Amino acid sequence: MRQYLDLLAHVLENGVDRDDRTGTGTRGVFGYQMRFDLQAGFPVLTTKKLHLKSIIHELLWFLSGDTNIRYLNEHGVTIWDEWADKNGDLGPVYGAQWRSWPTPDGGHVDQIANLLKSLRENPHSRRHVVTAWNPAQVDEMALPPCHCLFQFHVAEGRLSCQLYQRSADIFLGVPFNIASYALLTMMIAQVAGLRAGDFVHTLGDAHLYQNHFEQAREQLKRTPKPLPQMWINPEVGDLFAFRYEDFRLEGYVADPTIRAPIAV
Ligand SMILES: Nc1nc(=O)c2c([nH]1)NC[C@@H]1CN(c3ccc(C(=O)N[C@@H](CCC(=O)O)C(=O)O)cc3)CN21
Ligand SMILES: O=c1ccn([C@H]2C[C@H](O)[C@@H](COP(=O)(O)O)O2)c(=O)[nH]1
Repeated sequence: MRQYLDLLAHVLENGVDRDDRTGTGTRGVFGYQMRFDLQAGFPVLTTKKLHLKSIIHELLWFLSGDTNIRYLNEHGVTIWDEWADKNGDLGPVYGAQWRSWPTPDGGHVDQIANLLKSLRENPHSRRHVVTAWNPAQVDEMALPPCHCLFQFHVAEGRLSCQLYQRSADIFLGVPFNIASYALLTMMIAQVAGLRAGDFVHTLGDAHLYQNHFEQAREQLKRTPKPLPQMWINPEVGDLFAFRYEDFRLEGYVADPTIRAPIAV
């Protein structure tokens, strides 16, 4: 994951210090791109152990269309707790926009089902886009979507995905976001009968929080190890039928976790 370490170093060296919504303070750049070849191993950090369980459950939760943290908490995942209301609701965040974007006539658009259909029927289309940024509902969301638009691309039987992330917490959020979209791309490739290609990650406001600098420098002292492989149960042919047990990260050897406070 040299790409990620290069991002850390680039922002520490060239970023501009600014205050931010959370009152923490950040150092950041605007506009940055990374590319991960999904055939070269699963892009998960090896210079700090990541909690894959949170990432897999969060992705299955998005895909199910759920926007209440109950499912996450029942599976030991607490990453969305700080943003939920007393009933566990987050408002119409990712799951709602992906699976049931409301239309003016009272109907709903299932963007993921439409995407699967368009990948099968017209793989070379340039319109394989899913967006969570619904301007009519942003104010009702606990947090406006950070990973807000993604597009798929098919060439020579390979499925690639590019994500536009408007705001990127480089130390805590970005490692999760990379692994999550890499996995989503592999899952969609499997059910669409394609091989996984590249994951292209485009960042808008890419920032390191001031209270993550020390942790970032600590991570930069570490040497990346070979990437693990993600095993996905080959029997699953329906994107909405995947369960946690259908994924196994094989050969994941990583340095110890580095604790860092989350900015709320
Ligand atoms: N400031 C901020 N950064 C984010 O990345 C972020 C938000 N807010 N708000 C919404 C979600 C929640 N996300 C989170 C929240 C917590 C962790 C976190 O604490 N990660 C720990 C491990 C926690 C665990 O898996 O239980 C880590 O060391 O990676 C990561 C992503 C990503 N998003
Ligand atoms: O998947 C995610 C979700 C959130 N983030 C980060 C990016 C920012 O640090 C905060 C959101 O604050 P805004 O003021 O709304 O930009 O959460 C992330 O990196 N990845």
